[in-house]
Amino acid sequence: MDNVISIKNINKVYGNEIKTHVLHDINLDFAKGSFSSIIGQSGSGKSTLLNIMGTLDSPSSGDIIINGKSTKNMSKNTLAELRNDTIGFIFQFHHLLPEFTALENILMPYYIKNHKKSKEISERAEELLNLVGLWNVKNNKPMNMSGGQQQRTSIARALINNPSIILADEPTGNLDSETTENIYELMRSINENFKTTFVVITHDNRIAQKTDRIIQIGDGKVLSDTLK
Ligand SMILES: Nc1ncnc2c1ncn2[C@@H]1O[C@H](COP(=O)(O)OP(=O)(O)OP(=O)(O)O)[C@@H](O)[C@H]1O
Repeated sequence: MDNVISIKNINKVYGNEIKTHVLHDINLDFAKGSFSSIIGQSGSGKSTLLNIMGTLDSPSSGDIIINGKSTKNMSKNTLAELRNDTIGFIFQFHHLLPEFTALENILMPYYIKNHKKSKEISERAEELLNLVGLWNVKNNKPMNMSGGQQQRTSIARALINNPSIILADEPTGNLDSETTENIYELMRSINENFKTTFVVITHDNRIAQKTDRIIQIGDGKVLSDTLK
């Protein structure tokens, strides 16, 4: 099966004088269209791993292969381009830009790449707004949206460049249980309809249990890797 991301022997050490060895020899492959969760205690290294997988942070040793390409010796610009074309990110606190509307926030990753609007992208943004159920709040700024609506905006934003991978760090971390369920269902339908590969960090065991694969991290190591 094709892997969209392979993590090869990753180690991460923070600090110069006082060294903290946060990730130890991690090897993981993520198949196209899979939906995996990463669980583990606070401080176990989950976010560090996700950031390295998404090339937002660099490993101390090892390699990340994205769609068959080694990222080890890529220049910053090439890496940024690959990331923008291939990976969508969803975070717990959205990182939406407060002075822009839902529609403008969704279009932001596209503008970063293309510097201008086009008819196609406006149509795609409108399709995405419908997909995530935000049509009626498309002109609202984040402060005038509910937590669930803000998270739907960040999911649509993650999809605008049609990524093959979505990496999500606690996407339902600050939402009530009903909204958590809705957001999970939305991510799952995107996964099923577009074959987008999802890797989601969660503290919510009910969400983890619904995913295809549960990877448990402890002290920077893979403790278990369960495929259902
Ligand atoms: N920039 C950094 N410099 C030094 N140490 C760091 C840095 N970032 C993270 N760490 C340390 O690395 C370890 C793993 O952190 P990480 O955020 O990856 O854990 P986590 O499992 O995502 O935790 P949480 O569930 O609380 O978000 C922690 O001990 C943390 O203190």
